[in-house]
Amino acid sequence: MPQQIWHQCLEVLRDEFPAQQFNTWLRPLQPELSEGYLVLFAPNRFVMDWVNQKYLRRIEEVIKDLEGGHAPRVNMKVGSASRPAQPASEGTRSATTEAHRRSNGNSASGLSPRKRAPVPDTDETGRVTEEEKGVAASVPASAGSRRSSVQVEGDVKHQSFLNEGFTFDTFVEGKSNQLARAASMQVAENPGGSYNPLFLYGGVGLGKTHLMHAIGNEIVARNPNAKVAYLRSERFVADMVKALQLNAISEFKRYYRSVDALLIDDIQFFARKERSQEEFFHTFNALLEGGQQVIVTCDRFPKEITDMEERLKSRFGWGLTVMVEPPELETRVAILMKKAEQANVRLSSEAAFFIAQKIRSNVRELEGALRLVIANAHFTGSEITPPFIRESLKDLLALHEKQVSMDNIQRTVAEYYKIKVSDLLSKRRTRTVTRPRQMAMALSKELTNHSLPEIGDAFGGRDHTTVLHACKKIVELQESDPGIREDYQNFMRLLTS
Ligand SMILES: Nc1ncnc2c1ncn2[C@@H]1O[C@H](COP(=O)(O)OP(=O)(O)OP(=O)(O)O)[C@@H](O)[C@H]1O
Repeated sequence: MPQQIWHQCLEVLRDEFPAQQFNTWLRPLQPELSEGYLVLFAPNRFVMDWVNQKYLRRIEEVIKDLEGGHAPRVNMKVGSASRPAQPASEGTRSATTEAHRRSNGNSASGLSPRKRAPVPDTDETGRVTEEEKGVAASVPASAGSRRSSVQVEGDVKHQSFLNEGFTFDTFVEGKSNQLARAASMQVAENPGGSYNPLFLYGGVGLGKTHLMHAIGNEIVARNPNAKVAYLRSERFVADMVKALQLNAISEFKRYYRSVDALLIDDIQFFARKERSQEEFFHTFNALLEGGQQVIVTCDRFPKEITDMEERLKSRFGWGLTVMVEPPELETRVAILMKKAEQANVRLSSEAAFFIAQKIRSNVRELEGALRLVIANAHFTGSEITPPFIRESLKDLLALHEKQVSMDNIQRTVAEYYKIKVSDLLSKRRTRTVTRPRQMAMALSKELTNHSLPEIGDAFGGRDHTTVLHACKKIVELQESDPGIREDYQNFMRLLTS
């Protein structure tokens, strides 16, 4: 069975590559056995070429190790496996897959010609859950924005907002977001044609929304007639519930299927909202079939979203899935310099470095800290120096010091050992990752009030016995290894002073 072989192979590869590489390039591949070959379907040509160049040899080796003399040769194609468990020929691929395939990588730059997809039949009276009704009641009729295009159809208002300040120019590139930025740029240059859908995921305040708006703004800059709809997923839910209540679901469908690009932020809020998921699924298919672009952000990898339909999660993997990671120190400094420049404030690199060292959680918090420092400097007419910053951020830093979070511990440990936070959470068992992971777990036990199972959960869903083992190991190592003892003391100082 291709799934079985591929699943085993993935388990091996997961330990060998950093989580971001694994999730971006290997996890979206779909296996199929065809004429003695294990065909791996990549969602687009870019992924196929990359996997061919970088991973195919290793994939073949692993398959050989697993299957011995019976190992099939591996071949790569663009598309998706026709039916997960059965080998199938080209001809059995679904119409949707064919359309998707045609829309991938084939269109010329610019917007694809509008091919309005037929509105699939959905259950117009489908049940709306209590949660969905709750969202409809709580989402205000209009959110703040700089530019809006409000369409009134029947009695339902559809709003799309783009923040004009969120552009590629104002987005600072660093190692942590390089791939996400490059993919976003390509989508903006060739909407509906390069990666569709584009799925951006990562922790809070790391720039996913910024990138999404940057794509929307760029599409509109290149084609002022382009219809770009940006909305948070709650707005989609609220609009849908309202449309159902007003008997205007056909207008709702027509509106969302008429856009050139649909940008949905924080898709994780669709969890448990079954009717919305269904509606979105159909909208999603119609847009992909029409060659229109879909961009989605989420706080986690698609397969890890709970309470979401499998078929929807699997659709997310059709295009390109890219992670945005927490920025490393240099990028945090560059972001601060850029934000200061935008605010017309002179910030020395020494001052930027000082703030970046203190605030490591996410870019939103970094921005907040800078705003506070700038406001204080304006108010008092002072120069922005490290002592002035320390004084301005006194309360914020005190709060940080009191609340050592696991997030903070993971970032600090990853930065110290020059690995990625995602490595700490991954299943990789190489020494370079295992020891830092044990250190981070032991520090979490020492410095937070979280229980062993909670700590295990926060480290990629590990068992509490693994955490206990890590704590014992670090105590032992502090006795026997002066290097580890020094590391531990450094962490205690970094995290608590
Ligand atoms: N690389 C970057 N360069 C410049 N600004 C950035 C960068 N990354 C994030 N920001 C800024 O940080 C703030 C938070 O970013 P954003 O809202 O895009 O985060 P997010 O990942 O969507 O978070 P959430 O999941 O909470 O919605 C924004 O003001 C954004 O401009």
